Amino acid sequence: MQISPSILASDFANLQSELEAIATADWAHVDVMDNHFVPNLTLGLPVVEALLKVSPVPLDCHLMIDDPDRWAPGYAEAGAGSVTFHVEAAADPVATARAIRAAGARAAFAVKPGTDFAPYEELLPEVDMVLVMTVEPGFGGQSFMADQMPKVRQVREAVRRHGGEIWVQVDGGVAADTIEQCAEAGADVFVAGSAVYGKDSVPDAIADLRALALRHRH
Ligand SMILES: O=C(CO)[C@@H](O)[C@H](O)COP(=O)(O)O
Ligand SMILES: [Co+2]
Repeated sequence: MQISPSILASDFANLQSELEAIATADWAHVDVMDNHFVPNLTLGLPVVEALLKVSPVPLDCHLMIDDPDRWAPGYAEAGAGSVTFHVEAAADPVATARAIRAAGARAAFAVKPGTDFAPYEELLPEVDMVLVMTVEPGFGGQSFMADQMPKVRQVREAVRRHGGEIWVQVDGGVAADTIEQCAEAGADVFVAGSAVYGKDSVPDAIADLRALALRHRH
């Protein structure tokens, strides 16, 4: 059960101290948006390279960008611990996942709320994690979509059948009142932006979320 706070909800003018604040988390989730795949623009490789120099935890890069086949391997080469691309944007997801792994990072693919998982089950041998979006990608602070829980269950079952250690991540609206249903459905990596950085004590928020998830260890 791992917690990956999204720095999208942090103070972008103080990213170094915002990363230091989540030293007790497992990952720092970095939302890369290109204003094409999603209608929002955040940061790209140069900023990720700067974050890598100061982050106390490995970076979990979530690429909400067009043409991840071209750009995703660069994040792995830079030193990100995990690189997630969207299947909706990838022309050759197998080659992209292999390039990420060849560069030494964990590879993952993400599915938007309206995207079925079944056509992508065959990608499981190529990845280390599947991200089930629980909001429409593009913005932090949105409402959790409980209707994605059947998909989380479906991914967990497929991962079980497949074998090996493939993590199931949820991202979007994950908070104290929603994390337990995610964990119960089979998620084991939890992205949380506002539910971590929006709290008075960031370390307490991380510990509280972890404790809630651990009630449903599978
Ligand atoms: O990828 C995204 C949004 O597209 C997420 O990583 C959000 O940044 C999560 O923020 P909260 O919903 O937890 O506030
Ligand atoms: Co994200």
